[in-house]
Order: sequence, then structure tokens, then C-alpha cells
Amino acid sequence: MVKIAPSLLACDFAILKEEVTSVRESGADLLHFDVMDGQFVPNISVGLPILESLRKVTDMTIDTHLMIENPEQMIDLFCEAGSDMVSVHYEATNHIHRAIQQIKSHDKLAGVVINPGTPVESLSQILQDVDFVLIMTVNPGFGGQGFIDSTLDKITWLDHFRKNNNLSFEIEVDGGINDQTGKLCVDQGADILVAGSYYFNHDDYNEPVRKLKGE
Ligand SMILES: O=C(CO)[C@@H](O)[C@H](O)COP(=O)(O)O
Ligand SMILES: [Fe+2]
Repeated sequence: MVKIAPSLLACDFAILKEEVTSVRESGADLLHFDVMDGQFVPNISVGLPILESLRKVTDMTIDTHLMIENPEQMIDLFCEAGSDMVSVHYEATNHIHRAIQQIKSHDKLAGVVINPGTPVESLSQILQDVDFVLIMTVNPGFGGQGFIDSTLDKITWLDHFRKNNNLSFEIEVDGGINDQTGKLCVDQGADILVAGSYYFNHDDYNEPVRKLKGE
């Protein structure tokens, strides 16, 4: 069964605790936490103090997506602040193995992310070391953008790669996910769907979870 990860970027931060309670009750599986530094992406979002507060009010798995330059400088802090999963962009570091090992040294699940313009084959040297791969299905930096169809082939490629090499990393997708694009991704092998605007635009959060899970 596919896992659903609402992206808190689209929630009402003024009532974060209530939002997180509603997300849990909706049957979602993970909390997706987007960190933007205004350098790697042209936007600034939330950081360590919000993550620490979030950790205090939920036992849900927190999936931290680091959209920051030089992630090695911040990985320890984001692990210690309460993340359960941490992903770093392949494009943001010259030393992806070091960054992945740094996340794992905290006993957290480690993921690598690629932008829509980065070929998925670039990941072939790191796939044996990661717990999950995050395929960006929009250019990172903002919620509410349209899904880029050409990213679907990357999911297919990853699914074949893991089967052919006996690997068990999960495939997560992020950006422009709704019930239709989500189904396309799941059909290609995606295991985790991140949904921001589609999820939080519903009055009843049970509905997007049901639809994304194809129920
Ligand atoms: O990482 C990002 C954006 O950079 C995402 O996690 C977005 O927050 C997803 O939002 P929607 O595209 O689902 O509205
Ligand atoms: Fe994200």
C-alpha cells in the first residue's frame, strides 16, 4: 500500500499542532517537512525551531527534505532536531556518499533527491547506500506547481534498477501530486506520495488520503 506524506509547506502554520493532529487522524503515514535556504532554491521556508516544536507534538515519522546548499553543514542539526528521515539533493553536494553516511550515523533513514533536470542514471553509484530516493516531479522551491510528466520514466527506471540489483530502497515522489498524477506514479512503482496543496486544500483530510491510496 502506498504511503501518503502531506507536505506541511501547505498547512496553516499558525495552528501547526491542530494541523498535525488532523493529519494523523486522516490516516496519512508521514509528515513531509520542506527546508529551503534561499540559495539552492529561490525561496525560504522553515527550519530548526519549527522542527523542534513539531517533534514535541507528534510521534509521526518526520521526513525532512533539505533543499539547501552544502547540506553536510546542517545534517547533524536536522537529525538531532527530530527528523526520522532526511533527504539531500544530489545537486547540492560534491560528496553525496559522505552526506548519506552522515545521516545514517544518526540512525536515521537516508535519502537522495534529484531535480527534474537531473538524469536518474546519475544515481547509479549511490543507490546501494540509500534507504529511499526522492524524485522531484516539479522544480523545487514552491508548492502548487504542475506535475512534469517526463519524470515518470525515472520511477520506472528506479523500480527496474532495484529489482535487477536486489535492492530495497523506497521511491518517493514530490510535487504536483493529486489523485491522477499520484496514480500514474504508483503505477510506475512509487511507494511514497508527497502531497501539499492537493492535500491541504481539502476541508476533510480523510478524502485526499483515500483518493491517493486509490480507495
Ligand atoms: O519540496 C517541495 C517543493 O519544493 C514540495 O514538498 C511541495 O511542498 C509540494 O507541494 P505540492 O506541489 O504538492 O503543492
Ligand atoms: Fe518536498
